[in-house]
Amino acid sequence: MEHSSSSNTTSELTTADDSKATILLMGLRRCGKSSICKVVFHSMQPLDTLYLESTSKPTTEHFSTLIDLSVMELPGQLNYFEPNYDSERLFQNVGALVYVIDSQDEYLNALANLSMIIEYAYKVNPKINIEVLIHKVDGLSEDFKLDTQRDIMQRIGDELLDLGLEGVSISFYLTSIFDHTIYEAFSRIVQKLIVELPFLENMLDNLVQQSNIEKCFLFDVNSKIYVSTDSSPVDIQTYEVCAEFVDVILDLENLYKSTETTGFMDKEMMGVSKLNNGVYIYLKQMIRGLALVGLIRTNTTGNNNNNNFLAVIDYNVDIFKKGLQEIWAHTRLNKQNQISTSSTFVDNTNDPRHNLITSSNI
Ligand SMILES: Nc1nc2c(ncn2[C@@H]2O[C@H](COP(=O)(O)OP(=O)(O)OP(=O)(O)O)[C@@H](O)[C@H]2O)c(=O)[nH]1
Repeated sequence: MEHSSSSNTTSELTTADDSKATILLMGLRRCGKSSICKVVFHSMQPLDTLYLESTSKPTTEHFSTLIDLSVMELPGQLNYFEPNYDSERLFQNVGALVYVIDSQDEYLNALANLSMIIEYAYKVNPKINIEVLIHKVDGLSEDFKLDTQRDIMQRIGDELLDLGLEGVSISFYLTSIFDHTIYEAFSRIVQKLIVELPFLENMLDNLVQQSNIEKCFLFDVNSKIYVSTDSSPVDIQTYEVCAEFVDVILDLENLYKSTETTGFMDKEMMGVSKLNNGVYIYLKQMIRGLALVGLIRTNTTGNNNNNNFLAVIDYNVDIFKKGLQEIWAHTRLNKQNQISTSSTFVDNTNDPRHNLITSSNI
């Protein structure tokens, strides 16, 4: 994921780049917005966020992964409903509104603020995804976490009912920067903005079935956000193992990088390792800063068989990569032509998925 940051003035705030999917990050002061940005998108160590200064101006991070994305952080102390903010334009152009609630603090004010924002945002943009992060849950016991979530959901639900807003879809996530929950939440938020997600998921399902892969993720290697996974349920421990493997391979890559190369994009990154429980973990670099990571359970013994199953997986993963390249090419074309992406891939007679081979073929 390539990224850059900028600090917006009031006028820039209202002229956000329409060509990018925008995520608005909002919440009261000190709820943890900047920490989330720094940890997820700049790999800052969670403990270092203790010393972050309060943000006084809106700031935007630009990210390029399978889609171009902007994350705009709005400081808690600003009132966006003042006449000098064009809040209508602001909410009209965003894909997702992420509202952060500090669960370790008294949150009634935050809920009142959130209801006011939802009422306004939903009016100007009924398609907006409302995502609520019940944040800093590392300080709460397991029971108290669930009680807090229940209480917040109940209060927001009642508030929206009073406002006559019954159709709003809101998702809630329990998050902390001290574990993988914040990455998991952002993965799900970003995935909702990827129009091609059903195609990706379908391709991953095909790959998993044909190659005896137990679970696989398409990771953005820099942020550890997964932009897609196969349709089997995600278990957070599996995610953690795969995300950590990305770090291990990146570290090895940096360690042995030749001095002439300028970054990991220069040659294809890949790695396979056998875990203690006998499961293989496999990683291969894809396009645009993405890497495919999969867990493979195999009952084969002996080197020869191992080589066979890896050969099948390599072959199928290369075909998956070609499919990904096609999706990316179509996405760019569609952007240029302003055509709806949804109908583009349906009638693809040259679909590389048809060439996948099954493990039993070898
Ligand atoms: N325990 C815990 N503390 C967190 C977490 N996330 C952020 N914090 C702490 O919360 C404090 C405030 O974080 P910031 O990121 O500065 O909050 P902000 O919302 O950007 O604040 P403003 O810029 O004032 O709007 C910092 O001391 C962080 O270390 C978390 O998940 N758990």
